[in-house]
Amino acid sequence: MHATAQDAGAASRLTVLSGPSGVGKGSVKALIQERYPWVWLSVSATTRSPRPGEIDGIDYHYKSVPEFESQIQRGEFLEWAAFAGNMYGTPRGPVEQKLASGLPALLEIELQGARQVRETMPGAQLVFLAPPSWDELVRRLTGRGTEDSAAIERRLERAREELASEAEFDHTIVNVSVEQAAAELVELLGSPATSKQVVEARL
Ligand SMILES: Nc1ncnc2c1ncn2[C@@H]1O[C@H](COP(=O)(O)OP(=O)(O)OP(=O)(O)O)[C@@H](O)[C@H]1O
Ligand SMILES: Nc1nc2c(ncn2[C@@H]2O[C@H](COP(=O)(O)O)[C@@H](O)[C@H]2O)c(=O)[nH]1
Repeated sequence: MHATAQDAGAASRLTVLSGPSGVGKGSVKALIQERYPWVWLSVSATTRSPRPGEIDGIDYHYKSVPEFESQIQRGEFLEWAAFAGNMYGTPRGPVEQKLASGLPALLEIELQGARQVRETMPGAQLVFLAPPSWDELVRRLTGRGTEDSAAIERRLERAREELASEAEFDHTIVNVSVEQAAAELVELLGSPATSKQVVEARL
């Protein structure tokens, strides 16, 4: 007998992954996408320009500032925030649909957004991804090579605030290796067995 979406109710909790810029949130998310396909990952909107290799609709929905502001006015974001000179927001509709369907949903967002989710969806679990050390965080952010030195400075300034907020989160995962951090996060997302059955039941 196939499991139904209702059977997976316990696995349908919203999970928020947050942590300082450069800690490895995107890397952990990418590995989860590859290895744990039953986990649904929200695609955010942003006014930031695409980095080389990033694809509209997959990495982000890339928006102009007026487009993003109209979406705010229409109440289309579950949460949104300004971060290091750009705006980022989680489209509300897809998250609500996914939670209703009983599959685990994951948002990768910064601190202001995580705080908004805590207010509006108290049942969500908040997970903080921490670096092994400050020096390693700086190495990862600079080593990525995607920002100029002014942007790196802005992100490191925000990183101090983000690191100081760790106690607000329900769980901390230290990103020593991407594999270990992804496996720990998937454990927190809910029962993969049940969720996989739900996916299979729909095929
Ligand atoms: N466990 C790890 N060990 C070594 N390097 C890592 C690890 N995790 C991620 N990295 C590297 O650190 C850099 C930053 O990672 P990533 O882009 O995933 O961070 P992020 O938290 O998503 O950053 P941002 O919030 O700025 O988007 C990348 O070059 C990535 O390859
Ligand atoms: N509040 C939100 N923050 C978001 C969202 N999508 C991504 N982010 C966070 O922004 C920073 C910078 O991202 P980058 O891709 O420019 O490096 C990072 O902390 C992301 O987690 C969102 O929808 N809302």
